[in-house]
Amino acid sequence: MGAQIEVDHLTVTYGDLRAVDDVTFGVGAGEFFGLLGPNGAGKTTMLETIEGLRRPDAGSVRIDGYDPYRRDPQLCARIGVQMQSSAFFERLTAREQLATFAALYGVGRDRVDLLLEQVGLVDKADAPVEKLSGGQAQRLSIACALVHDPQVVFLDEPTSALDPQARRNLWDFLLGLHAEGRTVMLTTHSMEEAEQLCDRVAIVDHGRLLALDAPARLVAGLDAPTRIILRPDAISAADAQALPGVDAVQPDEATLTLITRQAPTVLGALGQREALDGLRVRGATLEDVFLDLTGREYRA
Ligand SMILES: Nc1ncnc2c1ncn2[C@@H]1O[C@H](COP(=O)(O)OP(=O)(O)OP(=O)(O)O)[C@@H](O)[C@H]1O
Repeated sequence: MGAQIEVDHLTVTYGDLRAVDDVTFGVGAGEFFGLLGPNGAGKTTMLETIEGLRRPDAGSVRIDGYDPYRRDPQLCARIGVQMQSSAFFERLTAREQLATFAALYGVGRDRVDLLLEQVGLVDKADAPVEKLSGGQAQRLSIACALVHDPQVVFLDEPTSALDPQARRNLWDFLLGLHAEGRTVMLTTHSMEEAEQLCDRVAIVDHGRLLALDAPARLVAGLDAPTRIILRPDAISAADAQALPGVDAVQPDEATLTLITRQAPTVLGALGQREALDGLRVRGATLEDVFLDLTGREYRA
């Protein structure tokens, strides 16, 4: 069976700018898929075109075989799109906002209360949307996207305005959507979010796809060295450099970092010197993959 979402040589331009530049990939039914990239990479443009809000300048998008730009009612019933919270109906309460969406989709009001509970907004149900915090508004917009129980859910930076606790709660909620068998596609700046949530991640910059794979495979493919971080006084830099397996030593005021591709050997040697106290070991992360691909500092 083919992919549920098929993006084929997609190009979207704003004048001379190719915001999406000849991008091809597929997303399987039930997959949790992330578009990861810095500001201006083209994630939102890509997502909006896949959702059917923008027309491709070249190439095509299909969801379940439908062209989303044509807004076929059959397809609209199957996809949920998180809108920007600035697009709420004015002066409605959170509950009224959700109930309005439910009415538009012909969905019963019982689902409104269920969703308010699921996104943790029961306490704010009677607050006007203008009085919601950024994070609360973000959660309400996600609830609106889910009101008709769509099989495919699109989210644009769903956790960008959330504090760490609300963010974790929302991650659990999104993982729950995935566990129910839904396809979820989101954009994010956050490496951590991509690693925690996504089955596969597309790393995007300058409108192009730089890499696409499971986060763990992207990291493994990097073949990056391990960093062993010691207290500055654990061992002298010269002794550290002489240990078997150490490729480089980076001293600074707070730490002494040993860079190695033979971590067990180095750890053994440090153990013999009783220099393990307070040690931390850091392998490669998605951030290292990103920096390796883009060759520049990440602009979160
Ligand atoms: N309506 C528009 N008209 C002209 N240029 C645009 C428009 N929208 C976006 N752009 C430009 O297209 C490029 C891609 O923008 P886009 O919003 O898709 O990136 P993004 O990865 O979602 O960024 P962010 O993480 O900041 O939201 C940027 O250079 C941006 O300035």
